[in-house]
Parts: sequence; structure tokens; C-alpha cells
Amino acid sequence: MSRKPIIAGNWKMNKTVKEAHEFVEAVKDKVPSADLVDSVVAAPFLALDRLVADAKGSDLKISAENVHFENSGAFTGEVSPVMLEDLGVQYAIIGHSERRAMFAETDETVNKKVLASFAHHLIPIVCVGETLDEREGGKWQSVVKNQVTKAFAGVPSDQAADVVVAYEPIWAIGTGKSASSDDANEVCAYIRKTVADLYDETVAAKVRIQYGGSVKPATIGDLLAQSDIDGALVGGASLQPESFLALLDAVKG
Ligand SMILES: O=C(CO)COP(=O)(O)O
Repeated sequence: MSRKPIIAGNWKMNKTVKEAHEFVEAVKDKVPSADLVDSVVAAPFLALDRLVADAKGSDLKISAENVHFENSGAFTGEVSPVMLEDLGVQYAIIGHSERRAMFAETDETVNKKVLASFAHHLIPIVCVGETLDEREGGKWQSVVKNQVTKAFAGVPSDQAADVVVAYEPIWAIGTGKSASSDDANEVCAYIRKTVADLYDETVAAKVRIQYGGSVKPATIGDLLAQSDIDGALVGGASLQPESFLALLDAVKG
């Protein structure tokens, strides 16, 4: 089964609304056809309204970098899935390792956010990945399996097939130290097997799995050539229009 690649830029806490707008204006008519690849930028909440309007009619899709699991209420500083759906946002990154490490995100809140996203027509991009200690201690399988299993809890199989999983080994994020294509593929294949065990081979064959961690235009080709890597979640190299477009060019081959 062939899966459509998905390349997503994760801008993290970068760009003013003006800078974000200028980026989208610069790339929106240059991204490849959405028949070929899903091209996504995940931007800070403040820019989302503007970017959805900017990208309208183009093949570029807009993602949030986080979402709360409740629809409304006394959650100071949070943004709900209802609000994102209302803007026309299409994706939400959930459980990024920076949120797990710095903002008390847990496997339980990740799961709630996945369920809440589907309830509001947002496609979740669920981040998983091990620390350097866990990798060196030979624990990556159990860590990743646990994160995936908990993230998918209660997700029906038709929705499970639409989940995007991003494998981001924590030691490779922003460090310039990318996992080798073979190592990344081994983990992505293991994630797919975990999904097959939770559901079945059909769902597992549909789930798209990205690699993230120091992906650059020069390295993305080797990653995408692997059997179980269906795209990339990219931080630093997604911040400049030329570099973002060069990442997408790799899909065209
Ligand atoms: O965390 C990442 C994407 O979500 C990866 O960031 P870098 O590409 O900057 O290593």
C-alpha cells in the first residue's frame, strides 16, 4: 500500500504574525500538489487565523502546535479544539517532547487531546520518542510502544488510520544529530507493528509515520526512501521558505 507523504514544519515559538504571513505568501503557490504530498506548517496560535486565510485555495495546510482537550472552560491560557476547528485549522501536533518535558504533557493528556481532535475534525500528529538514556539502556521499544498504545486508547479503527505518528528521538531534536535512516526506519517499522497489534494490518498499513529530529533538505531524501518513513516533522529547517520548499522537493524525487 502506498501512503501519501506528509512533510510538516514545526515552527515552535518562532515568527510574529507578520513573519508567518510573509512565509506563507512566499511558499503557498510553490508547494507540490496535495495529490502528491501533504505540505503542512504548524505555527503559533496567534498566527493561525491569518495563515488559514492566506493558504486558502492553495495546497498548503495549516496546523496548530498544541490543543487542549476540553471544548471550553476555566483553563487560562489554553486553546480548545472548537476554536481551532472554527478557524479552519486542519492538523494539531500533540505530545511534542518539548511539551512533555516542559509543560507537563503526559500520555494521558496526549490521549485526551487525540480524542478531542477527532471530535473536531483535526488530524492529530502524535509525537513519540525516547531519550538518549532510554536508547542507550536498550529501552526504546518499550518506551515507544507504551507511548503509542496510550495515545491510541479509545480511538476507533477508522480514525486510527488517519492518525499521523511522528517518531522524534529526543536526542536528535535541535542537536544536529539525526538518527541514521536505518535506525529511524527500524523504530518507525516497530511503531507500525505496534499499531497492527492494537488494530490490524490494514490500519497499520494506512497510518503515516514521520521521522523528526535534525531533518535537513540534504538528509530528507534518504529518510523518505525507507520502507516505513512516510514523511518528516521538521523544526529548524522549516523556518525559511527556501529550505521548507527544498524539503518538499525531495518528495518529487
Ligand atoms: O522537534 C522537531 C520537530 O518537531 C525537530 O526539530 P529540529 O528539526 O530543529 O531538530
